[in-house]
Amino acid sequence: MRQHQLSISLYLNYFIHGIGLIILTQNMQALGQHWQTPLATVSYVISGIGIGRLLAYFILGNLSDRFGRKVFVNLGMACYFTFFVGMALVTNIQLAYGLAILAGIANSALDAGTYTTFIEMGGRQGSANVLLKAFMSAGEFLLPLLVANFEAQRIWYGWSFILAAAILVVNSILLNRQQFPLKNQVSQAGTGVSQQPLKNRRWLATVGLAGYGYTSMALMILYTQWVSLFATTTLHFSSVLAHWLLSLYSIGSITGVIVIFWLLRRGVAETKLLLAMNGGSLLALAVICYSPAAGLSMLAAFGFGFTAAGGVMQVGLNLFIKGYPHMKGRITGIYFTFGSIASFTIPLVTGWLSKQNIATAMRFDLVIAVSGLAFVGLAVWALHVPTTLSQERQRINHIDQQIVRLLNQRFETVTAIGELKQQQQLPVLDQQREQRVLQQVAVKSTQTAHTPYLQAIYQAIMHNSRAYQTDLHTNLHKEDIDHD
Ligand SMILES: O=C(O)C(=O)C[C@]1(C(=O)O)C=C[C@@H](O)C=C1
Repeated sequence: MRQHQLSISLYLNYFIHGIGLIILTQNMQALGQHWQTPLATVSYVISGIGIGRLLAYFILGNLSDRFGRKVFVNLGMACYFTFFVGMALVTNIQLAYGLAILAGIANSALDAGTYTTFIEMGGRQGSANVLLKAFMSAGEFLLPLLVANFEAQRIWYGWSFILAAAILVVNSILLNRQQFPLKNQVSQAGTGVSQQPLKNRRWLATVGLAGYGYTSMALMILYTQWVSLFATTTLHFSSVLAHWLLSLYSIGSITGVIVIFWLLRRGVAETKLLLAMNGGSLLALAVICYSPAAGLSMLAAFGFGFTAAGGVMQVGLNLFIKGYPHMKGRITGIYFTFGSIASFTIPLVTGWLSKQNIATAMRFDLVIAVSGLAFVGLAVWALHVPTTLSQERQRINHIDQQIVRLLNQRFETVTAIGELKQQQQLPVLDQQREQRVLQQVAVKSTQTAHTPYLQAIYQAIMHNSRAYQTDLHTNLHKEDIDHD
């Protein structure tokens, strides 16, 4: 129940983040008038958001591993609050640029605190990260309606900013009543044994997933930037049809989020999803880039939104984080830094390509789709651990060897404690201590799904410790009697 409430607050933040992503572009004209500057200057201010992200992602990701997730979710909310209130009021361009950078920092801080928290909630909560995308889309969908409404009724544009800030204040109160899951620690034994075969190919998986951080973002940005123009100039579609290519992409994206969320909940492997979705988006994109038939293009636009913008980027991040459970924040930072580099470079590269013609710019997305598929393929291959029965049993043998050695050590300590208890005439059973041991097991467990089983094992261990201490006691007692 508690986790449920925390999830709702985290989602609500991403609804506001969706608003934050487009609030400047949606109010460009009003801001230009207010600042008495041309639109180009407003656009320059907007670029500050990207700079903020590039500056902050890596640093904040690392820090969140150190100081915990809650701090960074709060930092993200505080930065966004300042951005919204500040932007509604400032008239100075330099200040506005500073506030835009702050919005980029807010984005990075929220991501560093939230994606990691959902993974740390354990179970299938990784799928929750995909839902974040739906909340962003909801914000992006509702804000334009709100802005249009304010405009029609001649209401001050700043109210949309103030409204977002007000929701943040309420959400901050709700969120800070909740407890965050503990930052996961990975035990030495855990990493040493279970990921041995993975280690050698690990860096290849890392290259693949970091590369995918770039291509997954680039794929979407390029499409949304060029598709309408490409459809009218190259395919000679009407402008209404051209806009449908974008709208169907959005509808496909939202449908994709729901379907991917459901598939992950049902336990479908992230690796399979990534391969299927990226294969699908390459196919859909090829149809859009080369088919002259409008009906087919519309279908493909939906399919492209579904496969490329339905939360696969988040699935890639989940997989990446799971490979490095002890540095979730850092990995989130790296992944999104690559995404930010894509947002920054794709408009530049495609702008340059469009000088040749628009089709070249648009079809460059095929190169990105192929690279994305290659990156995903590389990561999936590198993460794949061959699983034959005998190999897996060998791993178990190896793990058991270490467990038995550690259990011997534990029993030696239990013996010492048993002797001390006897000297101090204390009972063998210490229920409070056992509760604490079980709590520790839950804290140390890196996978919530395993926790109740690990606790059951510990109950059995402690049951046997007691039996051992009791036997020890009776034996010593017998020895004493024999001695007399
Ligand atoms: O800590 C103790 O008092 C112990 O004897 C050890 C131990 C254990 O195995 O962890 C065993 C029995 C007690 O009931 C509690 C804990």
